Amino acid sequence: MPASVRSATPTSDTVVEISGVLKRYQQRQRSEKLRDALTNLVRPKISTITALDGIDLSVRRGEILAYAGANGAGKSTTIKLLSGLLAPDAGSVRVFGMDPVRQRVPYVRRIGVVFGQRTDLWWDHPVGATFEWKRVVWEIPRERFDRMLAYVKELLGLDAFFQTLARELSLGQRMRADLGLALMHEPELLLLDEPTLGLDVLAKRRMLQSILDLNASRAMTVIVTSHDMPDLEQLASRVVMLHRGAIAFDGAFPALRATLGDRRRLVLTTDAAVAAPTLPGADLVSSTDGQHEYAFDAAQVPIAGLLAEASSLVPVLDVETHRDSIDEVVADLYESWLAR
Ligand SMILES: Nc1ncnc2c1ncn2[C@@H]1O[C@H](COP(=O)(O)OP(=O)(O)OP(=O)(O)O)[C@@H](O)[C@H]1O
Repeated sequence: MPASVRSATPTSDTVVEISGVLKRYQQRQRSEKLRDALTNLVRPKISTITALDGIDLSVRRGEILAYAGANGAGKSTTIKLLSGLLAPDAGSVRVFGMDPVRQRVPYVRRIGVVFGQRTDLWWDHPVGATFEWKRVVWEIPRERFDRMLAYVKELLGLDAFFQTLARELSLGQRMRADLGLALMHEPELLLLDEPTLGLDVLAKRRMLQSILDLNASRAMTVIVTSHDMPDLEQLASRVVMLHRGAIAFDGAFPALRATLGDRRRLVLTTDAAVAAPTLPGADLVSSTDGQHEYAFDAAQVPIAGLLAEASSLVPVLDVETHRDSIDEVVADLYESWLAR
């Protein structure tokens, strides 16, 4: 188990309290062979998938929590439990002290949910029509609605496409409109499942900035899932990593980076004809046309020693070092967990 920092201890400031949560799904296995078609129908093979295997997690008011993990790790299942769309098979989920399934009606008034892969907008209607629908169905008082509409239009730049049909929006515009819609009833907790999926760099920056603004100006608690680790690192100081339905890491990003050591890259430039020197404690990653890249752990191998060694072996023309990107760190972590 990699080094981990435990989650916040429950206090009156705790918004989300998940304890011992187990969630299983039944999956129907179908043979693709034609001769098995009848057996598939009459006696389908069912296998049980454990999506969440005893999760304990608490989140404090005003915190932004990054929730990450490889495909199938259980992120969306957690968001669905927190949204009240699913009930756990064992353990308990409490948000604001409420049971999201049993107290669903009052509960959903206090949360906002955005699934990056789904939209709540009416597909064949202008964006504004879904906002108006929400005002009526959610019985949002007119004064509050107008105030929030002005706020979300400004925050997310919705004016430019508020009268456009939802189906004619770009992905980035659609995401902004969906987030705006989720904010109209002034939720205290925002659950975002892959909110930057498929967004270009500018749309992504705008989305991230809006989430940060919401958190800073309204002390909104945010739980956000993504595969985009640089996005998560920009948003959150705390990250929870799931692996096969269990929490494999819960702590700060610098601690996550440090779990596999202080991983760095060293790029030596030499004359093109010079072969890559062997440097003890550093692994040669690539070597082309006099550019030799090594991976090393700066916590184990002092960089000054590596440079001195390299210079004593070959004439070095230039040197560059950088930290592994958060994506590289996380890919290596996933590999180390899979190898356990
Ligand atoms: N409705 C469902 N029926 C059956 N199995 C499901 C269902 N939803 C999820 N699962 C299974 O539960 C496990 C966790 O899925 P989940 O969607 O929570 O993962 P995730 O971390 O969000 O993955 P991804 O990053 O790919 O979206 C997976 O093995 C998945 O196949």
